[in-house]
Formats: sequence, structure tokens, C-alpha cells
Amino acid sequence: MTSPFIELRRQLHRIPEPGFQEFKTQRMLLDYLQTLPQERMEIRTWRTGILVYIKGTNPSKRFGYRADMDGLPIPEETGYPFQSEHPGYMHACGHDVHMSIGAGLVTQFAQRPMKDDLVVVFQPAEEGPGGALPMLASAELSDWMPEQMVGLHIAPEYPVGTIAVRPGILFANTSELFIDLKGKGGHAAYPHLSNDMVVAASQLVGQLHTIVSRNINPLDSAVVTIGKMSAGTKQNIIAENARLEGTIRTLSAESMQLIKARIEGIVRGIESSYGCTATIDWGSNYLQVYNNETLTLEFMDWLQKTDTAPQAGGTDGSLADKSATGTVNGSEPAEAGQVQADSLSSWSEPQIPVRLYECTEAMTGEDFGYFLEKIPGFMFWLGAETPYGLHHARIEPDERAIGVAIRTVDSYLRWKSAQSG
Ligand SMILES: CC(=O)N[C@@H](CCC[C@H](N)C(=O)O)C(=O)O
Repeated sequence: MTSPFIELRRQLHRIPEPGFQEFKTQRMLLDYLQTLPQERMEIRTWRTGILVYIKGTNPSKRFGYRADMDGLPIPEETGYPFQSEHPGYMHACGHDVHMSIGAGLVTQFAQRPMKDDLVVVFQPAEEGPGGALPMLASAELSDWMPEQMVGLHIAPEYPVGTIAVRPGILFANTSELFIDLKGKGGHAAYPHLSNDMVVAASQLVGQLHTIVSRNINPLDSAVVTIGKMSAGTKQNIIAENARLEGTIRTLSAESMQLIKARIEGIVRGIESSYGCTATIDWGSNYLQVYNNETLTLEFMDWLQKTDTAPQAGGTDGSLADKSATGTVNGSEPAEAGQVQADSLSSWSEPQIPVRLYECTEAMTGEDFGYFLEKIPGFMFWLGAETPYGLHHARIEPDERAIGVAIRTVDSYLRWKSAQSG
């Protein structure tokens, strides 16, 4: 029997929608939530997002879990029988998986509430322009604000069962980048009478890629990517306009400031050397995802201690013995065993051992960082082993990760709630 949450994931996968246009997605989730026991549940919507409050049996604390909802403008090539029904759009960053995990957690706690309260947040527009910040400022969330937040993101590079996390910075600061160039169009046969923005844009791309290699300390990390470049209208017309769309990633505010200053200087140089005009739009920017050190180390320690499998190598089981550090594609995650068997689910899914892996920072962005700026908590990578990575048209996350995540977060929150006195 397929897990109900794998089935839900597949239905959500069919209807990927852009940020703040997740109308069908919101409807599908609300329809599902209505099938659950309602006595302890209260539901609010905020734009295309959903907030679900589940009352505890004797609450003294309020926990929160967040799932993002939006899809990406990528024509799907998975060949899934349940592939996207929205041409040019797909769930290529695992948000369908994140939402089904969120629905699974609502189900678990609606059916068997813990002592404390839980707010499950289905947040729109993570891929842009960013739903976290306005949602945090919303009236709908204000009186439901959690005291601790948990989030996760699928990780195609890790085996299923891997929980990869670190205290401190997990994801980078981000800024979008949009540059428009304007020259003078004309006939392809008379370039001397025009000002060709294909050439200016091509030079600009090359110069932008000197910033990280020449201006950033080699011991620091930063990324400048131009993901989309458009110019011109036809092969025998000189392009009057060009547009570059990209993104910047840094591990510090100082590096972000430096990179933006260098981009400004290079763009002004292109203006003067090509006699064109240029505008820069920095778009939306996300705060780094900064995992609360105390809570994260406690989570990592808990994950170790819930192991029921025999400890590898007879170590004392301390974190240092079993956590592995290394690059994202580095050594195998430390073998840690299995999270407490989940008596809650009636699924036929096999119990998959959970392995803790202490990872390095990643240059991905996540507006979950704004949740963690206000509310202590953490985000972790969820192993979903798939040959194709995030934002690829053929990404197929391993669906067994859904059950692993529901069991792990369910068990962790119940444990944490029992600690809250
Ligand atoms: C996990 C992930 O892929 N997040 C996105 C966040 C996008 C932020 C913003 N729209 C930008 O492009 O900078 C990522 O691209 O890392």
C-alpha cells in the first residue's frame, strides 16, 4: 500500500504553481486537511499560504514546522506518470515533498496530539519573491507565532535516511540580480550605425565572473551566477536591448556588500565603454539560514541517542565519534542507526535507518532564514538520493524520504515537548 503522503505528493506534483499563485495547491491541501480530526485543529489562510494550529493536551510551549509550496519555471522531463500538468512548470526543488511531509505531521498530531501546541506553516513563494518575510509580518501568524521552528530541504546528494545538519550557517545570504542594457538597434548589415547590446551583454557576463575569483578572499565562499541572458529579436536585427538575470550568494553580509559594489562598478564601466545605459535591480534578498547552535546540537545529540541499532565500532556514541564532516559530496554519512520505531503510521513502508551527517555550509538560499531570525530553530537537509539535482528537469526525489522525515520530526517534537515541563 502506498503511503497516503506519497500519494499526496504525487497529486501536488501535478500542479506546480509560481509564488503567490499556488491557488490549486492551497485548495488541494485544504481539502486534505478537512479529512482529518478537527477537534484540536484550527486553520487559517494567508494569501495562498495555510496555517494549521494543532492544540496540545496540556500546552506550555508552541512549536512550528514550515513547508514551502511553490514550483519552478522548468519544463519537466521526469517521465513520471504524475508529471506536471502545467506546461513549463514543475516541482524541481522538492516543495511537493516538503508539503506532503507537512501534511503528514498535521495528520500525526491531529490523530495523536502531543502535550504542546504545534503550528504547521505552508508558505508560498520561497523561490521568489519570498513569502516568509511578509508571512511573519501577517496578522494571521502574529498570535500563532511559534517559540521554536523546524524546517527541512530535500538533498539529492545524500542517501535516504540521511539527516544532514550543522549548527550556525547552513544556507547562504542571497540577492537576486537583474541588469537591463539599452543601446541602439538597427540593420544587421550596418553595425556602425547601431550600438549592439549582444556584444555589451556578453562582455558584461565575462567581467561579472571575475568578481569571485579576483575580489573575494579565497578562504571565503561566494557565488555570482547569471542564469538567464536575453537580447535581440531576430538574427538580422542588431539588439537594442539586453537583459541579464542572476543571483548572488555569500556567507557574510560584508561579502554581499563587496560583490554588489563590484557589480555596480563593472556595470558603470560597460556603460562608458559601450556608450549604453544600464539599470540594476537587486530583486529579493534572503537572509542566511542560521541554525540556533544550542537547539541544533541538542537535535543532533538526540538523533544519535535515539539510535536502536548496535553502535558501529563500539564507540561511546558521542557525537564526535559518529558525526562525519566533509564536503557535500564527501565521505559517507556516519552510520547512526534508527530513529525510534514509529508506532503511529499504518503505512507498509520499510523502517529506514536514520543517519546523522554533520555537513558543511551550502550556497543555496532559503527564506526560512527569516523565520530563524525571529524564532530559534533549525533547518536540516533530508537525504532524497536522486541522480539529478535541485532545479533540474529530471529530478526525482526518492519518496521514501517522506516517511523518514515525518517519523523523525514527529519523534523529535514529541521528545522536545516532553522536555518542556
Ligand atoms: C533551496 C533553493 O534552491 N533555494 C533557492 C532560493 C532562491 C532565492 C532567490 N530567488 C534567488 O534566486 O536568489 C536557491 O536558488 O537557492
